[in-house]
Amino acid sequence: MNKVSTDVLVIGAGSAGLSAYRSAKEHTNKVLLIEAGHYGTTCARVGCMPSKLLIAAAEAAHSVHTANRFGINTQAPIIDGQAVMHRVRSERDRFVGFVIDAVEDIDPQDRLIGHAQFINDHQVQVADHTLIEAKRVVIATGSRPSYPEAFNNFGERLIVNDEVFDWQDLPESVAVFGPGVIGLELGQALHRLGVRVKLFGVGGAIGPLSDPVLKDYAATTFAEEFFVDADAQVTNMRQVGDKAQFTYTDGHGQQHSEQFDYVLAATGRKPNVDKLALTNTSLELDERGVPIADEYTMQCGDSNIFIAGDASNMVPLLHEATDQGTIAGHNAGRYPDVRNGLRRAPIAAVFSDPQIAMVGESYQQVSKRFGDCGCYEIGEVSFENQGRSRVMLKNKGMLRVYAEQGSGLFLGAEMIGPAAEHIAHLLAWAVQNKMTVPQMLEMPFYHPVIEEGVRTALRNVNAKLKFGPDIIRHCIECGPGA
Ligand SMILES: Cc1cc2nc3c(=O)[nH]c(=O)nc-3n(C[C@H](O)[C@H](O)[C@H](O)COP(=O)(O)OP(=O)(O)OC[C@H]3O[C@@H](n4cnc5c(N)ncnc54)[C@H](O)[C@@H]3O)c2cc1C
Ligand SMILES: NC(=O)c1ccc[n+]([C@@H]2O[C@H](COP(=O)([O-])OP(=O)(O)OC[C@H]3O[C@@H](n4cnc5c(N)ncnc54)[C@H](O)[C@@H]3O)[C@@H](O)[C@H]2O)c1
Repeated sequence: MNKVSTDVLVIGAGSAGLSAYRSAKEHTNKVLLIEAGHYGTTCARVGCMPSKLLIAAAEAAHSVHTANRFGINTQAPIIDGQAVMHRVRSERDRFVGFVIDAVEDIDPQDRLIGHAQFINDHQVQVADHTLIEAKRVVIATGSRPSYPEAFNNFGERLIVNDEVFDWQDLPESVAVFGPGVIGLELGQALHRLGVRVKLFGVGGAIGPLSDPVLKDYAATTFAEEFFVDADAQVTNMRQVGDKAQFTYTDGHGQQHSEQFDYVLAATGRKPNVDKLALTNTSLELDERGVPIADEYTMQCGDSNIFIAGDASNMVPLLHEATDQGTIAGHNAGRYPDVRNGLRRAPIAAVFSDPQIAMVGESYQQVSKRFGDCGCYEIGEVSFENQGRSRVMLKNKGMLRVYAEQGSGLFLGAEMIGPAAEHIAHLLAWAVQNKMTVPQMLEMPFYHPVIEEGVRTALRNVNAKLKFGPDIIRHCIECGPGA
């Protein structure tokens, strides 16, 4: 067993771990980065990037399909599954290549391959070859898909997102379980690429939405395009030959037994903290076994151990992973001088069509915080008749904005609709700048743009806050169809 000592040990060379490594290096030269699996990060290898590549191909096919709505007649697109998957894999590999180049720029003396486990707060063993004495540790071990035990009945026909991006060709059929973020994005993309897709959920949840009005709108909208049952009863799960088979009950109470090439489990992810032997440390763990940490410092209790990224089970998104990694790395580097890091306004986007966005406080958080006191108001806009959205035949969706009575403070928003990824940024910047609704209405709005819909929702909530008149129907100064 080799023995090594370091000031800062970073476990996991994903997005959070790489940020932590770079940040810690600003304070000490003795930083060691351990990776158990492949370099390249979840985001580039099997997450953000390959999923968006698949979605881009699906959008191209969909626009050919729907071109006739503009009077442009096309043949149904011929989807070459092998070519689609070839582009997904080769562009994915290009992105992974950039990350690997960055890792290779790291001094080889600072890198080690192997699975890390704690011996105690200051000692970590890597595989069976190295014992590390570390003054401070950053846990940045990411997360992995999690699904109910019963799914194993599908045998080799059960897959998770990782497998999809290594396909050589598109399959004929896929049953997707979990209409959360991954299930919606991949399920809809595969449907648009000609795969027979059925999407099943439990409890009626759709994506990350918590606003009941938008949840209903989203469930109806996606179900208009392809089979989505957000609250399905599924039984008899098994593998039959080279197919997955199960029985489900439809909306009319009828039972169907159906076979699919694959079952894609997109039923959530769990933090990779269970194989770190954390019980050998002094850390306090929550009910999922995740160390309890401060979201501003990423410090676990008052220990020498910090946590970042999906492993922290806080907000499993890429920008959060890099922010948390930066905070944890700086604090591990300068420990015991632990400081609060920059936490940005919450923002999340789902790349479905229509897109979904969440900004600031969600409906669930606002309604829980304020209860029935009448201290907040909801403004809304439908994009169904919104000018620019209609011009582009993207007029499907709704935005709901939440604001505080009295102060007029803009609290947050949920949305399903066109350009949600961009509108989310506009609104998140307003949340972070602690803007009030009247201040947001002083900002410029061009014409004709989808953002004019944001102004309508803001005027609606402004009126409910008793700060001004609501938008009038066919308002002329707003421009036609604003
Ligand atoms: C299909 C999909 C699509 C996504 N799309 C988006 C998106 O569009 N936008 C967005 O913001 N987010 C998206 N995400 C989420 C985003 O990818 C993650 O939040 C982010 O990659 C997490 O980074 P991380 O550093 O915490 O984990 P990772 O990048 O997974 O890094 C963790 C590393 O730790 C290593 N490790 C684990 N255990 C050990 C151990 N004991 N010893 C040593 N090393 C270990 C792992 O091998 C891994 O390399 C998506 C995720 C998925 C799955
Ligand atoms: N665009 C993005 O930013 C993006 C894209 C993909 C993933 N991600 C990140 O990855 C995380 C994980 O994504 P995810 O989609 O796996 O999790 P999720 O928590 O978003 O969704 C899981 C869904 O599965 C459902 N579910 C649970 N058990 C089920 C069962 N037995 N049968 C059917 N449905 C079941 C849940 O009700 C939920 O709707 C997300 O929370 C997100 O942070 C982000």
